[in-house]
Amino acid sequence: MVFMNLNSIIRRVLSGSYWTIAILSLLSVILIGTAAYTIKLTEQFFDAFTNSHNNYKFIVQLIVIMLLLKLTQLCMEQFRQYLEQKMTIQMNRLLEYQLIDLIHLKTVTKLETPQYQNDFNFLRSTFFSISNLIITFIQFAHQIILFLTYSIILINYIWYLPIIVTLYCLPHFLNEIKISKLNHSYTENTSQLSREKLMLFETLVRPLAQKELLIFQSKSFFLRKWDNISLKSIKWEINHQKKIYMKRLLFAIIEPLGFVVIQILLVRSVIAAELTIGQYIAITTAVAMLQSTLFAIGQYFGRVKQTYLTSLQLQQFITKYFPSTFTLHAHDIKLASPIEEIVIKDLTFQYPTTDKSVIKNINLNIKAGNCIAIVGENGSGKSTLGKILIGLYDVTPGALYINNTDINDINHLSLIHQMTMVSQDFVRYPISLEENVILDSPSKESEKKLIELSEKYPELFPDEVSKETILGLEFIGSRQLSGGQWQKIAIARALYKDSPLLLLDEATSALDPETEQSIMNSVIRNRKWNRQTTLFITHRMPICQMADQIIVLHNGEIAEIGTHQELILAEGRYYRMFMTTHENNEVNTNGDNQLQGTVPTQYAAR
Ligand SMILES: Nc1ncnc2c1ncn2[C@@H]1O[C@H](COP(=O)(O)OP(=O)(O)OP(=O)(O)O)[C@@H](O)[C@H]1O
Repeated sequence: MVFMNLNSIIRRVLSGSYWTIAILSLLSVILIGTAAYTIKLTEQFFDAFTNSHNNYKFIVQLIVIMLLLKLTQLCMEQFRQYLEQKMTIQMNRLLEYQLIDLIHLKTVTKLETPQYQNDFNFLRSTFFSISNLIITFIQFAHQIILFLTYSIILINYIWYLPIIVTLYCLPHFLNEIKISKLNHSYTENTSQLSREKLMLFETLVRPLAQKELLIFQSKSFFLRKWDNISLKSIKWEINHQKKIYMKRLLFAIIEPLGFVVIQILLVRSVIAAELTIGQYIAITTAVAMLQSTLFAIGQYFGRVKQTYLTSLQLQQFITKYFPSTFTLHAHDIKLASPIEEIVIKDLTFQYPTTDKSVIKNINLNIKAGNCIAIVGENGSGKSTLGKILIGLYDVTPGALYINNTDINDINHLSLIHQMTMVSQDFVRYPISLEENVILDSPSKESEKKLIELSEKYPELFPDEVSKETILGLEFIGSRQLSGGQWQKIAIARALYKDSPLLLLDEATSALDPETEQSIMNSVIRNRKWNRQTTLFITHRMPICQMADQIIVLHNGEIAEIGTHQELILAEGRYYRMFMTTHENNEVNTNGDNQLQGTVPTQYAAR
């Protein structure tokens, strides 16, 4: 059980950086001391310079000290920047880790929505401000102590000077906080736009997309689209920058006015001989420093505010998408024994983004060891039903029972442990063949299991590729597999998990009919032998004959259910689907290659 909030993230990110923080704090204290001493030296230097009895030895001494002080300050400043950089790099790695850890799934219902992608993109772009926060805090503390130091120096000369400086810097300070809010909402509002722009950019430059761009000569089309989005995005950004610029400009005008008031006061005191030239220059320097310190405090405060907004957003994000990371489910029942029975009662399901149910009033009973085929036309709900059955989508309580327990009450990990799937969009990992199958670091045990698997299903593993070979096109030395070979690897991955329930969602669509028949045969036979349940979704009608039961879906509802024999005799949907393939086979055998059917009028060439 993970409990995530900003505090725990900061604590984890900070672990290991305590020494760096201590050194940074020490450097800050030394830098503040040298800054204060520089003011004092400035006064002495100019007073010695304007003194009628010029003491050149003293002046040279002061120049040397000031030079050494400046050099020390520069070195320490550089060292401080290096430490901050180092800390940021280390913290960003830990933040990346935390961000990945944050995605703590139970089901994927809410994740397969554009809103999630927008929200996640926004979170990701602001998440890394957390590493800045820690640096910001150190700098913030540094600036506050500097502010106090310069104020004390100025009070010693003229007590009310820090008050005047603070007063004319205050609007700028408050403005910076407003700007931080503006930055935050800008990132939120442009989340979708930035994703769209990135997606189009990727389409244009991704090596694997180039063949389609070439064949369809679609580069100029996508370029135009990217150009439009990019112009739109630039407009937003320029507008945003303009707003910030206007806000800063407005308050920047106040600053020179305030500075002039101080200069008038100081010059009057010099004329009245209340201040020496050295003191005048020292005060002017201290005022300028105090002013820049106040501006820096404003900016750092703005950043702290931005991180505070990030923390709120983080909390909302977790509550919205991963509520289980916060609360222990009330009925967290472990699914200890293998799946014996799945019962579906009046199941209806709707995606968060659709306005109609895509699965309607389904009732089913699946017993362990059975092999079920799900067929139906495109969009009839086959994949949705399959994913519901393996627990990937949220269902209402009372609709789906596994071993007599409502799926909502079952401990998520114990459930997933018993499920596997090969989906139409399985992932092609650019890692070794062996890792692609075992999805773990190889060990003696995994090697033994892999050998057993390859003996049981030799047709799944390409002969010419060693298990150490990196697959794909991404890296030098890697080896690309054919579509069918990749599909075999995905099937091997699912079989390696060897779980009680396996869903094959058009998992053999890229295999040649002979290999498909042979693989499906051995998978079903072996799993039946082990009393494991297999569901498969297919458009290839001949392999349906291997199933114990066939479910025909139409518009999200069960149109027919039965064995191959029963459904053929019923001469309904299944019969028609089966005969279409059958007849086509006959046509093909006869060498008759005529295009069948008519072109829909709306698409017909005029
Ligand atoms: N993640 C999703 N969000 C919203 N709607 C979806 C999502 N996935 C599928 N749908 C919609 O649900 C309906 C059923 O889709 P599903 O993928 O289950 O059909 P299918 O029978 O498997 O189709 P096919 O044979 O083409 O793979 C479709 O109308 C589809 O538009």
